[in-house]
Amino acid sequence: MRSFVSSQTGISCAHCRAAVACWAKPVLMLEVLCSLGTLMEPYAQQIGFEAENAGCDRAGEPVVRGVSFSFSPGDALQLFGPNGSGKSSLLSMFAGLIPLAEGALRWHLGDEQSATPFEQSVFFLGHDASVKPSLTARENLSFWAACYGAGKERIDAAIDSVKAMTFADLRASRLSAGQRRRIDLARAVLADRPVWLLDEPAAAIDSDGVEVIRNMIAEHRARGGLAIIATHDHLGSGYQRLELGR
Ligand SMILES: Nc1ncnc2c1ncn2[C@@H]1O[C@H](COP(=O)(O)OP(=O)(O)OP(=O)(O)O)[C@@H](O)[C@H]1O
Repeated sequence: MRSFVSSQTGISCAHCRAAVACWAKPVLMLEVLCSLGTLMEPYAQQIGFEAENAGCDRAGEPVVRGVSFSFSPGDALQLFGPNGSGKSSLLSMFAGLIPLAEGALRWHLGDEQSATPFEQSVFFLGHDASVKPSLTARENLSFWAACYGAGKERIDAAIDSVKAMTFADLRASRLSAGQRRRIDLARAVLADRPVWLLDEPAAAIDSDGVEVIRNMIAEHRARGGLAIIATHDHLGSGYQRLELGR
């Protein structure tokens, strides 16, 4: 139930971490923009998210306690911990799917006049694939595009971003677990939301797919997005870390 936050440079206090983020973020953003060779549209919202001694329970039992951090646009956190340590529970709590048991969570979703509702600001990728087997990958994304209010012209870009063109017109029932996961990930591009909560995005994904995920997240951060990711894969530098124990 113990947890602590540290940056990859080993700095562990919330104030020091903020100082690291101050110099690390512009460098990261510049690298990403240069590597893409293009300027991306930043998110309209300036996102902030703070946790203060936050904790959650499952079935009345405490699972996670004492989580504290303060995130600003472009920040990303990787959640680590053994099976059952509470990574999915914590993500679900951040997404508002299970209640906060103690402490506080504070979201800043834009200026008072222009703040976007929470449910339209957050993209949550759960453990299980969210593709309907009887539809093709493209039809699945067409469904999600309608849910997110995304134009149909964005579907091809989303498919392309996860390198799924070769199987986009196959029924999902014929896809491998990793191919289905790529279609799940394409939803993040369609949703175009500034907060990503990703539970094991690289599950069943090959090394090429992990590289795709790294790039997607780097691009998201460069646009000012915020990401919290439960994964055992190395996603690159510039991530803060939260270690959960049993
Ligand atoms: N729906 C549920 N009802 C009751 N208890 C649950 C439920 N889901 C998870 N738990 C319990 O909460 C604890 C944390 O589970 P959680 O799934 O958050 O861990 P995790 O770190 O994501 O695990 P994994 O690495 O296996 O995905 C476990 O002890 C588990 O038994």
